[in-house]
Amino acid sequence: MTSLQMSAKEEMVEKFLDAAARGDVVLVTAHLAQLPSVINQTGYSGWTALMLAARNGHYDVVEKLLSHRYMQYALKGAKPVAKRCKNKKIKESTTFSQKWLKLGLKKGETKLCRFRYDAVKDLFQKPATVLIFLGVEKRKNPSSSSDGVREPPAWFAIGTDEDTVELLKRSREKNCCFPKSPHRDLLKLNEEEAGVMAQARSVLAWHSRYSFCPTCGSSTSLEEAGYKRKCLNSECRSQQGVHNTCYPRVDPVVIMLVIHPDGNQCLLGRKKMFPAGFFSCLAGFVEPGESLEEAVRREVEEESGVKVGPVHYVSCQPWPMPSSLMMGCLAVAVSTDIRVDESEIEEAHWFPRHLSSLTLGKKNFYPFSQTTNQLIIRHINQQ
Ligand SMILES: NC(=O)C1=CN([C@@H]2O[C@H](COP(=O)(O)OP(=O)(O)OC[C@H]3O[C@@H](n4cnc5c(N)ncnc54)[C@H](OP(=O)(O)O)[C@@H]3O)[C@@H](O)[C@H]2O)C=CC1
Ligand SMILES: [Mg+2]
Ligand SMILES: [Mg+2]
Ligand SMILES: [Mg+2]
Ligand SMILES: [Zn+2]
Repeated sequence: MTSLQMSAKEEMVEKFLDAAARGDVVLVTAHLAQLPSVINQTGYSGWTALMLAARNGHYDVVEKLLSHRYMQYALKGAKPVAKRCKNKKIKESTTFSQKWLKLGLKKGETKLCRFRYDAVKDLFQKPATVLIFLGVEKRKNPSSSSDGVREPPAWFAIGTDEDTVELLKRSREKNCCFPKSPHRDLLKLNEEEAGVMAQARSVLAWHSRYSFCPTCGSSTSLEEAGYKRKCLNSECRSQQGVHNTCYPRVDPVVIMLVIHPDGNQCLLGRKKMFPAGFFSCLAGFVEPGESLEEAVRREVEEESGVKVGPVHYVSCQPWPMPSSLMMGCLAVAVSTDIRVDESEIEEAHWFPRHLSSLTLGKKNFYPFSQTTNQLIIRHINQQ
């Protein structure tokens, strides 16, 4: 635990950053009055309060920070956004945070690679190619497009066995790549792009795993813009209603922050495959016939030996690894002894509240998923 101990100054910076990330403008103002220089501190994650508030769409905190005399524009690209914010040209906080992240991307960071139809149309002739319709981009003002296209573009995902290095040469975008590690790279994308990738990855993974009918083993064909496969055996039971096994899979998963009966600690664990020092909420697949609450209680007891009483659902998130829907819950423990199942979890500990707050800022703990963050924030706020 020594590595987690902080100086008083570090603790204050983390509390200030946490307030900015949660949109607590009153606390942000109080911290600034006490120590104005805290405004430009980055904390463990390397993010400033302005970046965190912008990322989470807290417009009032952003305004507060920008109007402060100690504000320094440290990030390349920060100034133009700041100016537009002051002019109130960007009113919606979500748009603001997305724009911020785009401008704030450092060279070499992950960006979705977009191809125009002309660059990839030859792939459609190849039998191994899978084409998925993802949707039409929402544009409030289509004529404002900078790429000369007036209609909002429609986006498709293509599954292909082409060489990725060769494919990248076809894109006009600079500094883009195909994600090597979906977990890490997904987190580097902004919310909008992560959503596009989640949808594409999940449906493409389903096509690559379900080439044949699970009911009779016959070949299947792709239908409904990529969201259905049809068994080619006309006698097959899968052709009818709920027997149809030819739709993409979504696996329900519970992810839970278990609170100690004293209310001031939470249970976090780590799998062997996690990077060193990395702890997260416990999680597990919901099994047939179970409610969310039952799944939470079973998975927590299986993995940590801790027994759980009340369970409250908080929020959910598609998790395209390859097709989970993670449902985040807060749960209250009714026992505290930890006995980890080493086949699933390497280590699990009770973490005091201030260390849970640190998990949001410290590099090794930095958001594994939005749901994990939301659960930890909820816990920290429930004093
Ligand atoms: N902080 C976060 O955001 C976290 C997210 N997660 C995500 O939550 C999901 C589930 O967590 P995880 O701990 O792996 O789950 P579990 O605790 O249920 O255990 C995983 C094991 O269950 C088996 N399994 C695989 N697929 C399924 C399925 N569809 N239904 C039931 N059992 C299955 C596998 O065993 P076998 O190999 O023997 O077949 C797998 O190793 C994963 O997608 C994971 O990425 C997990 C932890 C933290
Ligand atoms: Mg488990
Ligand atoms: Mg698990
Ligand atoms: Mg399980
Ligand atoms: Zn069939």
